[in-house]
Amino acid sequence: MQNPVLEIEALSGGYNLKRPVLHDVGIKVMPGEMVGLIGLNGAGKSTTMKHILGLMNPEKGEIRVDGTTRARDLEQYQGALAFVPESPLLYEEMTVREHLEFTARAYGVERSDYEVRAAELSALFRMEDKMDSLSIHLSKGMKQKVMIMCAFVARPKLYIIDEPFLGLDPLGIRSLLDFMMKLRSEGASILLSSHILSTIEHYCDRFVILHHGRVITQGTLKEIAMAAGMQGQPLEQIFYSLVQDGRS
Ligand SMILES: Nc1ncnc2c1ncn2[C@@H]1O[C@H](COP(=O)(O)OP(=O)(O)OP(=O)(O)O)[C@@H](O)[C@H]1O
Repeated sequence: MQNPVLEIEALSGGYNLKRPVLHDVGIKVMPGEMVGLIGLNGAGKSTTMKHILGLMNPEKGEIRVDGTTRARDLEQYQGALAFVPESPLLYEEMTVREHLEFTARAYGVERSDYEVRAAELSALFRMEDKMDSLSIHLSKGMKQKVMIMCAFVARPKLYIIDEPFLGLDPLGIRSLLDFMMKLRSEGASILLSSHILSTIEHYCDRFVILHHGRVITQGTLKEIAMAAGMQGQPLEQIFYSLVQDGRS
């Protein structure tokens, strides 16, 4: 039996001790698995991700990445994950190539691996002619592509990807989905949040539905549909019904 790459156990936490945002959240992501984290605006998806990244400390519960916690082995924990944020965060005066090189160095990627990956990613995301442009001169979608390329140049065990499709053109979305499938087939794990349920329905192995900071259901599409008594229905329909129920 393989160990989970990400294991969140009974996590409660938030921005204010008196008003936790997350309540007893439990999520596991296995090697080679892509899990969709879905929920309405304010459900707690980004807050969950911030806890995984160590930007926020749990009030209760534990988060293990690659079998360890941040407190036990910070280097192993951080080195095992890469993050793609909802909004691009780039250094305005650095080029695309410099961002990729900087990330590769931070993760200790060999130069030869870096060269191959950078060439593959710049071609895939049609960014070859922008590699030496300063990020301040890029369009919104191109900035998002740089964030995605930086995460993928590192090749960690776990990718945490927060609503990555916003701003990407249809070709960019297709490239991203194809690349995530490739990484998954090579054994990487992905926790992906998105509102584009009709798209992720076909790509994720399992789904976790967060509502008011609680996991109200999780499983494969089939399992979720069965639990909701909605066999054969699309994810969007099931999600709509669950969150309309007022379950929280
Ligand atoms: N910096 C912050 N300070 C205080 N409260 C916050 C902060 N960021 C988010 N919240 C609150 O935490 C709750 C969960 O927000 P979160 O950003 O995790 O939602 P989300 O599921 O990612 O939503 P969206 O789909 O809109 O991205 C919301 O009630 C929100 O108001």
